[in-house]
Amino acid sequence: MIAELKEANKIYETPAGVFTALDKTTLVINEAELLLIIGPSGSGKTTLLSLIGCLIDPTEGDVWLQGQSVREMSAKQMADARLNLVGFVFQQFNLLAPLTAEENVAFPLQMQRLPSVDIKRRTAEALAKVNMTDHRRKSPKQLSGGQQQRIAIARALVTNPKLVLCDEPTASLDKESVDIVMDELRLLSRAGKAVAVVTHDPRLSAYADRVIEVNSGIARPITLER
Ligand SMILES: Nc1ncnc2c1ncn2[C@@H]1O[C@H](COP(=O)(O)OP(=O)(O)OP(=O)(O)O)[C@@H](O)[C@H]1O
Repeated sequence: MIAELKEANKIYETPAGVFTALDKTTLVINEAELLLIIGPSGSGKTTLLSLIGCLIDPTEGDVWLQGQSVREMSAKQMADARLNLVGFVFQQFNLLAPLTAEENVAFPLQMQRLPSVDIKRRTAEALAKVNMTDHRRKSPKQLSGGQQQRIAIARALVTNPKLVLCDEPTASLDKESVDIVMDELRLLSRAGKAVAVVTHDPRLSAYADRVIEVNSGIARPITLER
């Protein structure tokens, strides 16, 4: 187990009143598993993913990451956990436009202040893993959506995170790129990573080891029909 939600919820106080974005949820995230989080718009999927990735704090309950309660972590420890333990992939790729594909992948390692020889080697390995070595000198706008997402995946895995969290990683992609990106994510889980993917698209269940459905802030496991 890499992460665990223990009765964790998220409640927002808005001008319109108190709003439960995610009801109390208990959930284990395992290594070598691709977990799909599905559900309608506004149901609480991103909130669930953000709790797992320490992007937000639970209102009640707790989140454990690598055997440590986030409630006991300082802000610095949380930031370190996000940088070293978790890789994020987003719908809009979030690549930095002025940088090449290669520089985008290297960026998290520069944040970690690794020696440049290690940065070079690990960047090359990550690019090779997603089959993007030939495109490394291009800028994001010279790449297709699917290629940009593969660069975003390389950037997420270059730090060798144990947990890869993806928010609608295929929503901006055509069918062919969806298959390529989901195959990459499945390979990552086969290689031992815990991969959690938020999606609107129930067809992606074909790639999942486990599926959680979130409806009106209530998360529950659903049985896969195979
Ligand atoms: N900071 C916030 N303050 C108030 N309400 C919020 C906040 N963040 C999210 N919400 C609300 O919580 C609910 C769940 O949001 P969330 O982003 O988790 O849904 P989602 O299932 O990921 O939606 P989508 O598929 O459209 O991205 C929504 O109704 C949203 O408006």
